[in-house]
Amino acid sequence: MTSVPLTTPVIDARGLGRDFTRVSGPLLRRRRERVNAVHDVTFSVAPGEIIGYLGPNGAGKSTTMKMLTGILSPSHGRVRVCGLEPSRQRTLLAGRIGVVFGQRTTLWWDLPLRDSLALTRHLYRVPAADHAARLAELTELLELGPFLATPVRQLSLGQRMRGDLTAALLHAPELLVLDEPTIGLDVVSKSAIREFLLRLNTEQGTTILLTTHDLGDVERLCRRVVVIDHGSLAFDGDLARLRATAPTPRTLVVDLAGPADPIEVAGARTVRVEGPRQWLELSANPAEVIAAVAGAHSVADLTLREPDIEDVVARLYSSGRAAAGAPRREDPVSG
Ligand SMILES: Nc1ncnc2c1ncn2[C@@H]1O[C@H](COP(=O)(O)OP(=O)(O)OP(=O)(O)O)[C@@H](O)[C@H]1O
Repeated sequence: MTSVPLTTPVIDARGLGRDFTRVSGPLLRRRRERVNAVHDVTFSVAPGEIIGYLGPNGAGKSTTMKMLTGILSPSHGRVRVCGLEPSRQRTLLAGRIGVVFGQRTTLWWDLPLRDSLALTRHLYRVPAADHAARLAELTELLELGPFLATPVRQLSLGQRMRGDLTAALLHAPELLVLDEPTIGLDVVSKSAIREFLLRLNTEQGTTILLTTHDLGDVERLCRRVVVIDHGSLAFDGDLARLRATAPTPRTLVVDLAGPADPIEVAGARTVRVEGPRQWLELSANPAEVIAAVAGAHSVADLTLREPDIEDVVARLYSSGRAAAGAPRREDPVSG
């Protein structure tokens, strides 16, 4: 990851907010309710950073992304992306950023990937020579060669994601915005995408903002995370600091030969029992706990579960910071 120079931010959001009106109830007794999807969010992103924009379901991540990319205009506050006002200068902005939504594709379903990528050139008005050079580079980095001639609808999810990333990067954007880039991918594909994004960031200086529910993405890619919950900023700082603020234990799932009393071993606390299956929250080295459990019980199976980002955010809140109502900021907003 590159060091972060103090310079004009790529993203500068100040007091950003978005309200929606939700209509509910039966036809003749419709009620209108105001939903504060994003509330007073302030953060900035310097060139060359990789930022994880995290939060539980319904926290306001997509709404923020839509404001940053110009799909939605803010109800409150202001935002600048690459120095532009996204909702008013959307076309100009499209030439400066790349956007990938993991659950949707921008590729033409019936066309071979190669043709779909060729059409992208016209959308962004990239000169033919630049396009060819960039496509060759991305084809090599993302190993697209074997399926460039395959219609998009026949690609695996991992291949399609590599195609979508290429489409988003052919015009060499300064900022790449990713919404769940590894969702649904197998371990190998996830790893390939993460390594590619790291190279893109370190070698070309591309700034990356990503939302994800996958803690592996965050750990591999993001030094800094911004956490949003119930529409408000809850944390902005180092991932290591988030973990220290809200330490989240790993869980050992133990399948015993049959139902038993809750397991009692040093370094673990049994938090759930369902028939022969028990969940142990670990406070010590997993190897020691596993040895102790296996020594004292007849074990059919064991699984070690890493905390996911929802667990970490839930801890952040249960540690009382949310109750205090004060967003935690470590890094001053630059710019
Ligand atoms: N067009 C809309 N009309 C009304 N309410 C909306 C609209 N879009 C989003 N919301 C509400 O705003 C809140 C934030 O939604 P948003 O999609 O931004 O969350 P999210 O963090 O992206 O969630 P997820 O991780 O599930 O995608 C939710 O309560 C959602 O129901």
